[in-house]
Amino acid sequence: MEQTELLKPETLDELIKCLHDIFDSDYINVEEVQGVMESYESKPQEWMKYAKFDQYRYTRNLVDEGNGKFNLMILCWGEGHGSSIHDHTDSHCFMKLLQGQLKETLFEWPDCQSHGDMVQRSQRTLQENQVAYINDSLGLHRVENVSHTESAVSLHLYSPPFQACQTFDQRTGHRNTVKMTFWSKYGERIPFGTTASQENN
Ligand SMILES: N[C@@H](CS(=O)O)C(=O)O
Ligand SMILES: [Fe+2]
Repeated sequence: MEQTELLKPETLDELIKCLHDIFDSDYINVEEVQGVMESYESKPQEWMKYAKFDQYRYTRNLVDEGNGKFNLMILCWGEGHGSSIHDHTDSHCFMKLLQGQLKETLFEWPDCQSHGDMVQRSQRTLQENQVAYINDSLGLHRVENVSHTESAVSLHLYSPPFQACQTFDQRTGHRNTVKMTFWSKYGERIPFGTTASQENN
């Protein structure tokens, strides 16, 4: 048994160290990653410096580049903020709630013949410390902070890292490729004008 399976990371730094160990190997055990991420109990003082909000939309804040194997980032969701329906560019996607709640809605991939509304498969509300997993073979999703009074913060791990994804129009299934950008890196705001696009998903 791998040593990492037995460890409960007590801090965000310990969690990052565990993740580096796990992703050193070329074979990724989804349950192991999910378990380690879930066993870390969110402590706001440890991730506060990454949690930078925007008034208008959710932000993506890079925490760690995982030796090129993964990107770990903190997403900040103001009241009512949500993502569009999107894919994950053939990567693993783990999403842990650090604060608040997020609603995740799963959709089926639209096929070439389909017209009209996209098919909704399921919906759930993710609670603090819970870890969700998705990849393209499981479908598409939209994530929303539906609260009018509470913000939400989530920790996302993508492996391998990716810089663009496809977004989908719920009414037609039509897709667009969008470039994904960071609002901050390592706790420092990205200066305006240095990113090619301010687009998110
Ligand atoms: N996958 C999205 C966040 S979420 O809605 O899962 C992103 O990386 O921006
Ligand atoms: Fe996503």
